[in-house]
Amino acid sequence: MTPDLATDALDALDGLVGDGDREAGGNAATGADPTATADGPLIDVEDVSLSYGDLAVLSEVSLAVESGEFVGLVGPNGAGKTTLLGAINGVLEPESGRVRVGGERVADLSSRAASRLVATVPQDTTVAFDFSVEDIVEMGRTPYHGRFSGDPDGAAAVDRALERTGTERFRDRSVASLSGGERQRVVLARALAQETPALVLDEPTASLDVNHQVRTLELVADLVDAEGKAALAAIHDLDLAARFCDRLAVLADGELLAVGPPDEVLTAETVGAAFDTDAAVLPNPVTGTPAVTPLPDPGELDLRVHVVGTGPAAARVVSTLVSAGATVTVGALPEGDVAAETARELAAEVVTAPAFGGLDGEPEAAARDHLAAADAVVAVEPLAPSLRALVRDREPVVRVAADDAASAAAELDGGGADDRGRDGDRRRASGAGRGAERDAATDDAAARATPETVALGVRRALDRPASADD
Ligand SMILES: Nc1ncnc2c1ncn2[C@@H]1O[C@H](COP(=O)(O)OP(=O)(O)OP(=O)(O)O)[C@@H](O)[C@H]1O
Repeated sequence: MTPDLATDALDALDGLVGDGDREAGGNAATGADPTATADGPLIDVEDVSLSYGDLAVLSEVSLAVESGEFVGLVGPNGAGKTTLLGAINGVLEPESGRVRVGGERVADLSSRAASRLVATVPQDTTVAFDFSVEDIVEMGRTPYHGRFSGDPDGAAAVDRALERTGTERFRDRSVASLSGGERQRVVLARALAQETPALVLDEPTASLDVNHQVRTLELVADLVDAEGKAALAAIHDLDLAARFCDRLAVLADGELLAVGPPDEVLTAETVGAAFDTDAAVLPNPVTGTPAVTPLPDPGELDLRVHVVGTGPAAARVVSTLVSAGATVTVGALPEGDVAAETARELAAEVVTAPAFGGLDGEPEAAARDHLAAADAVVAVEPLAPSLRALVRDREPVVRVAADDAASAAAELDGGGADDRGRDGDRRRASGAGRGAERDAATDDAAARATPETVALGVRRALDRPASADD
């Protein structure tokens, strides 16, 4: 590939890798040493504000990324993530504040010098020209092409980058023939070939399948660990960001709301404030890192509902009822049960009792108080004997089968588990005189029987005139 072609292609690729021409008009800092060790963080953003015309996008943002650190930049669409990354790689110049990489002020560097310090994986990986994969990855070496000298390390760097990203088998293919996900990995390879101490990535997993999402973030985390790079990546998937990043920075409306370790930053409160949604944040049972579940807008189920049961099915019922707008109490159930943790996360009141210890004393009394105060009770079957005894006198309004939710779970109560069934439901529904619409809805609830139908079941059961059960 000729240098001119490379330059054209780089322009096509957002001008994110510098070319020699810009250096010609450069300044004293042009000769920045990419391995320069500087006191302080490798990426250092200080009080940066940036606008597009009248639109203020970043407002006094300060963020530091150390060598050996992988920081995830999370936040809603339009928060200013891409803009902040652009200020770091020198594509955008801040109105005020400073960005230093490796101790060098990026705004003072030529494009070529900046490109030896920061490599970028852009959000848009479309390539205007039809180059081979190898050509694209070689473009990462452009900042090292001297006017009169070659790039002795180039071939090895390209090989290494292709190998690390699992793209060597595409080496001779035209980049235009690759899928979006394959192309994204090639663009990551180009950034790796650039061999910079800092790496900024704009949604590097956006078009990757789940396997490659994990592999890509693993690779970035490994590079950061093994080579002491500083990486900052805008990532939309909060769970993945929490899993692979050392710290997260939450950007909303151009301001950093929180910066810190994922389990400190990803709280329901911060997620709620940044994304304007209610969310449950619980530890992922496999990785232990925070898992964020945005909740639907609260409904208007203006009822107090007590849930008896344990495990993930009870957790889903609690979350469904809270989302439906109910005031939820839960218990008794063992401390550490996922339903107890979910309920606490959603601000529902929880009664806990020792596991395997039977139910008596204070927990039993507290659970009975909640049962008595509830407008409706949901029992998540199968219940342990002590819980079965607890609800015996209370006649649960809705029963949900945890083991076979798809076939028979939500039931409008009227006779308990033994006389559940479509016919019974239909008979009761018809008796309520609600007509065909109600019949269809009831059949639907019995057939789908997901936890989402529980709220519907509670509503209907309480709404049902007495004659409907007769
Ligand atoms: N070149 C531009 N000219 C004018 N406005 C722009 C320009 N680029 C971005 N914006 C606006 O600046 C704001 C921040 O955009 P930015 O792309 O930085 O957000 P983001 O957090 O990366 O969003 P997303 O998650 O959707 O990629 C948005 O309101 C966007 O419309």
